[in-house]
Amino acid sequence: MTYIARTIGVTKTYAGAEVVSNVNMSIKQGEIYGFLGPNGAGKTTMMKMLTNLVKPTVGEIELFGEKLTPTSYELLKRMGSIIEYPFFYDNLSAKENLDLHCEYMGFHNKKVINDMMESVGLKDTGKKPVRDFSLGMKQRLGIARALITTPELLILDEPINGLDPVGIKEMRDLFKRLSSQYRITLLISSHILGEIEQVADTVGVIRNGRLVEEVSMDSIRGSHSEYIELQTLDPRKATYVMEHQLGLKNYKMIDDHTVRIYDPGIAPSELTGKLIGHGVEIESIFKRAHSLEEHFMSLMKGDGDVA
Ligand SMILES: Nc1ncnc2c1ncn2[C@@H]1O[C@H](COP(=O)(O)OP(=O)(O)OP(=O)(O)O)[C@@H](O)[C@H]1O
Repeated sequence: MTYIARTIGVTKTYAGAEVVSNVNMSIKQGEIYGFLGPNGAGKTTMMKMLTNLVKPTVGEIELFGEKLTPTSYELLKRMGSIIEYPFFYDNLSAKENLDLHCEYMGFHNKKVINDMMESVGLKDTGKKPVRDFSLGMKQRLGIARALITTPELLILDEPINGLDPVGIKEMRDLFKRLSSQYRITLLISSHILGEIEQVADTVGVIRNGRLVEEVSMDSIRGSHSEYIELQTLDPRKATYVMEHQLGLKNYKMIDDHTVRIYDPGIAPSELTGKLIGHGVEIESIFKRAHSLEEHFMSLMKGDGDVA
């Protein structure tokens, strides 16, 4: 597995208080990594450590397979980031802002500016000053600026914050395009599951400074499918019938009255028929989906199964 960025036991302490605790994050080359957590969980602090703006108190960071040190300028050149709100010259156009940035960075391939404006959908903004841009346009201009040096890894802190639904959709499409067309690895933070869920290949959930889960969206979709929830006064008899009459093995006793059946091939009506036929009294039976939302919300709030 090729990791573009890894953190190894990273902890950050401010005035004796741990705001990030022993975080092991692994970001794979080419993926969109969604970094999910409530406000104050430690997302920005982690991103600042990954970009060398803040030094970990304990632990190590690896970028592109090499250890990050205070003088890793070559490694930092291979990444782009927007961590704090991007500053622009409000009276100048998008292109003029990008021109200035190139000069400031000593980057002379200005041809790339038009390409980048096109890739973020700002090609037709002409002389319009940035002052008259929507928040979404400013965010996309920030991304264009971060892309000018053609980074391999792009780190964006809450890029969707404050955008309207159209802006959110444009941003989501942009992330997908950057990933598929330009093969850029993206690390995107958010406190809103819906934003992350739709774009991320891997999700890392942080709460109170701890990474409580890091999982691929594919695997989590597979493991959080539908189940049947059965309530009965006689769960022992019910599970006996389930096992011996229907061959069901993938079930779980939730409490004295409740059984959850995860076997995919059984319909509630079939199960009901068999149970009643064998004298099992059913209080209720229904099909449920343990949604991704329930799963992640319980992790973020801290009432889930924490790793
Ligand atoms: N320079 C600092 N000095 C002291 N405490 C800090 C500093 N920077 C961050 N913190 C604290 O660290 C904790 C994590 O903050 P951080 O900004 O990383 O969280 P976050 O997940 O990005 O949340 P948000 O989305 O609200 O920015 C917070 O309690 C914050 O007050």
